[in-house]
Order: sequence, then structure tokens, then C-alpha cells
Amino acid sequence: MDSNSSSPSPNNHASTTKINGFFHPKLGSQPATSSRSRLAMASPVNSDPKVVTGTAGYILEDVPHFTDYIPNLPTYPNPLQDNPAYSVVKQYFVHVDDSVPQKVVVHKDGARGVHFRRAGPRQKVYFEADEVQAAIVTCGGLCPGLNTVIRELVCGLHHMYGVKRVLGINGGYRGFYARNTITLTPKSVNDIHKRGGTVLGTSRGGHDTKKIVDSIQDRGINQVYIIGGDGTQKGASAIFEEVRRRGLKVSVVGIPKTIDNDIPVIDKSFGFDTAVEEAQRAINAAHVEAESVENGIGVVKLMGRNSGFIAMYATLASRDVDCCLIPESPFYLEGPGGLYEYIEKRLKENGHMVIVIAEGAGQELVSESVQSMSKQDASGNKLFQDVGLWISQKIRDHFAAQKTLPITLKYIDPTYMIRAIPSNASDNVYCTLLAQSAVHGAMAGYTGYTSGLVNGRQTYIPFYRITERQNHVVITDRMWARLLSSTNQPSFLDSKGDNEEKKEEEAALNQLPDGHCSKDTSLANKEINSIYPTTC
Ligand SMILES: Nc1ncnc2c1ncn2[C@@H]1O[C@H](COP(=O)(O)OP(=O)(O)OP(=O)(O)O)[C@@H](O)[C@H]1O
Ligand SMILES: O=P(O)(O)OC[C@H]1O[C@](O)(CO)[C@@H](O)[C@@H]1O
Ligand SMILES: [Mg+2]
Repeated sequence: MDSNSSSPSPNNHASTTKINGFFHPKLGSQPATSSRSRLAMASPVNSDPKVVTGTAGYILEDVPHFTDYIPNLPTYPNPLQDNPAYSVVKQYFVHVDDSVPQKVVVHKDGARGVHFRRAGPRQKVYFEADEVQAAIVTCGGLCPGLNTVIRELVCGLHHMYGVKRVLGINGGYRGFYARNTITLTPKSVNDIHKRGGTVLGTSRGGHDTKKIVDSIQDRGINQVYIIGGDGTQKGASAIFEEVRRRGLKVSVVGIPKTIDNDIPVIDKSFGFDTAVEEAQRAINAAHVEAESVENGIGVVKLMGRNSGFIAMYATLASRDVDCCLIPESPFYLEGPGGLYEYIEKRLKENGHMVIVIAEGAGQELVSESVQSMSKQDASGNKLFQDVGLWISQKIRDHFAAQKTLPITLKYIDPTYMIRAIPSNASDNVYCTLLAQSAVHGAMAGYTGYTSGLVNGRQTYIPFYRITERQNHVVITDRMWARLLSSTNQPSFLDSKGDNEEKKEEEAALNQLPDGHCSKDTSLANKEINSIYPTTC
């Protein structure tokens, strides 16, 4: 159909829209400056957000496309149109104007608000199968589902688009320039989704944008799939900026990975459900131990550096938890409304109790009593003290000193066991959709985006929306209220309810119209995101 013909930008919109950003293609190609420049085709353009507005307050926060900075690129018919599995699907190709609203709860007269480009296959693609050299890298901590995403990227590229050349980058970002690559084929990845971890290996630190992009050019890579958390997505964004600065026809695609669920905008991250499910086993063990002795206390530490989602959802799912402590909700031990008082009350009422604590909770208390290490990991993330051990010891010491209530406390730390398992069935399906969407976008010439689920739909989200902040549990939101009402724990706001963060969140919430979901991420409300539409 369009083979080898020059195509218009796929981002043309109805005449009611206007482009506000400065993302206009610059015509005229740039002369090659070195052997590396064989992929270089155009002048760099600046990287302002690409925002399209329409009627009734419609805003599209669009993602970059090759045609923004490389003119006269040939396009090709999407090979999926001849694929017997897909050709029967009505409307299989996504319409150029399809977008997904960020906010699904609206007022009848309200503005249509922010939208993201809908993910999926396009009628035209910007790569021929033989031309593609794809690369996949995993960075940051482990998370259930990493191998499933790798598998589905390889299989999606191969089976949907006939792409045969896929490289695995070994050991995270530094693997681009310091390690050997791994050849990935549908056969070699066939069974990997049944295993935890990542077959590619991972690492923290080692992000050197220039060396990475040099390596991308040297290896002739033109699609890079980068799987990782908030730090990784920042790294992906830096790679994309450099790729664009050099004018390369290279798709840079992020796939959000975080067991902590701390990546904003998306409904939830893959592996999260698996983690919550696996956490039940630890909570159950803690409960069995606690109820088997007089005044038994089970303490379970779960992951969550700055965001307590795993702890919150594991608590809500279990119903055996009497107290859930997360980083977003400061707590205190002594005095009225404090933790010791609540423990005593629960033990007197019920004879046993279970406490779930996220690893990032109460760090300010820990560093008050233990000399702070204030060390960082290779990526610059602060290393925490073991709050689970600390709180267990504090509770033991308190009740030993009191002498009136002899307790037996068991501390369980299942954190790495939870992170290292393979993903469950629903996460496997989620990983498959994320990976396939990522591939469709790259083949269609989109770049500089994260593939993510928004309100149950696959979308392409510009990097800046993913990296601008972290997703946190909002303790003034309904979900945390549900948790408080299910555990009956104190809110810990009584005597120390003056914390600034809470005030800011409340102020932001007050700006929302009644009945609006706090998933709104407009600038004013950007800190009041929660993860499921059902939280509203
Ligand atoms: N601001 C940044 N710019 C460029 N690269 C970064 C940035 N922050 C982190 N990185 C790189 O991204 C990779 C992963 O970062 P990090 O260790 O913070 O994990 P993460 O992706 O946030 O995942 P996790 O959820 O496990 O913490 C590292 O190689 C790190 O060097
Ligand atoms: O010990 P590591 O591998 O650096 O990772 C620990 C951190 O990684 C995370 O699991 C996020 O990936 C955090 O919850 C945790 O603090
Ligand atoms: Mg991180």
C-alpha cells in the first residue's frame, strides 16, 4: 500500500485542535558526522511536552513520534492485516484520534480533561521487519512478571511483526556498555514466564546516557524496550532525549515495573497483584502464630519504600490485620492514641493481634533511636533501617518494662520472597498486554513513551508524566478510610495531626468538586492520586 512512500504525521487531528508545544518537524536532514551517524536523519528539535487541545476542554498529552523530527520517512502496511488471527477482528487497528481519558468520573458541565493516546496497532508502520534490531533491558529491583514482559516482547515482535533480531541487554543499564548481549528468540524465552526474577539480570546505578546511546548506535539498535521503575523511566527519558538530539530513528519505550506501585498515572503496576497475594501467606502465618499463644503479636514487614500500597492492599485483603503502618501515615508509639495503647487494647479484647508494616514506615522514629546510616544504593535511593526489627524490639521492650501484659511476638520478613516469585495468572495477562502495546507503538513510529494502563485501557504516556512525581497512598482518600474502618486502628492524627503533608493533601482535595475521584492529576491535585478507579 504505502510501501516506501513518504507519509504525513500520524498525529494530525481534527481542525478543532491546535498544537501548543514546539514539537514541529524541522525539514532538512543533517549530514552524517561519524560512522555512528548512519541512523541519524534529522535535526534535533526541542523537547517541550506535546499537548493537543480540542473542544470542551479536551487535552491530549501526546507522545513523540519520528515524524516530529525526521522528515520523509517511508511507511509500510501493518503486516497484522494479513495475520489470520487478527484479520477477523473488527476495527483491529486503532483510530488515529482515539484517546483515553485520565479521569473517568466527570461532572456534566465539566471540561473533558486530560487524555492519553490509545495504545494498539496502527494501519501503517515505520519499520520493515528485517530492518528492526530490538533490545530489551531490565533495571532496578526484581518484580513478579519481568520474565513475562520479556517473553511477550520477543514473541510479539516475532509473531505479530516478523521481527527476528531481538537482543537482551545483560544486567541493567550498564549492560549496554559493559556486558555481553543475549540473543532472544521465541524458543529461548518460551518458558521463562514460569520463573521469578529476570533472565536478563538487573542492576542499580550505572546509567551513563552518552555511553548507552553510543552503544545503541554501534549495535544498530532501533527499538529499545526499557523495563523498570521510576528511576529506570527517568533513565529512559534521558536516553530518548539524547536519541532525539542525535536525530536517530530509534524508538525508546518504557514499560513500568514497580512492586511498590509508586509509578503515577497508571492504574497499577504489573506484579503488584501477585505481591499482594503472596503477602497473604506471610500475614496468615503471623496470624496463626499470634493466635496460638497468649497475647501473641505477629509483625509482618512488607515492601514499600515511599508508598505503602502493598501493605494497604494486603491488609484489606486479609482481614486478619489489626494495624497497618505505611510511610504516608506517620505514627507514634507512646501516649493516648499511640501504638502501645492500641496494642494493649487489642490484646485485652482479642488475645492476639497482627501488625503489617511497610519498610518505609516510621523511618523518622527509627533514626531518632538508632544511629542513622543515611546511606544510598547505587541509584541514589536512600537505604532504610529495618523498621520491622526495630518496631518488634520496641514493642517487646515496652511490654517487658510494663510487666502487666506478657506478650509473645513473632517477626516475619517475607520481602524478598514476595518479590522473587513468578507472576500470577492475571499479572501474566497484564504483562502480555503491556508488552504487545509497547511493540505496536514502536512499530508505528511512536517513541519517548511508557506503555501503561489508564482506566483499564492500554495507553502511551509521555515520559514526563511518569517521572514528575511518585504515586503515594493518600491518607485522606476513601481507600485509607476503608482500611482504618476495617482494622479499627488509630489514625495517629490526634496528637501529631499537624503534619504538613496531610494539610497539603487536604487542601488539594478541597479543590476537587464533590464526588470527583482523587485520581485527578492536574497540577493542583497532582499529589492526590490513588490506584484504582474503585477507590473513589
Ligand atoms: N534521574 C535518573 N536519571 C537517569 N538514570 C536514572 C535516574 N534515576 C535512576 N536511574 C537509573 O535507573 C536504574 C534503576 O533505578 P532504581 O535503582 O532507582 O530503580 P527503579 O527503576 O526505580 O526500580 P525500583 O522500583 O526497583 O526502585 C539505575 O540503573 C539508575 O542508574
Ligand atoms: O534490596 P534492593 O534490591 O535494592 O531492593 C529493595 C527495594 O526495591 C523495592 O522492592 C522496589 O523495587 C523496594 O520496595 C525496596 O526498598
Ligand atoms: Mg524506584
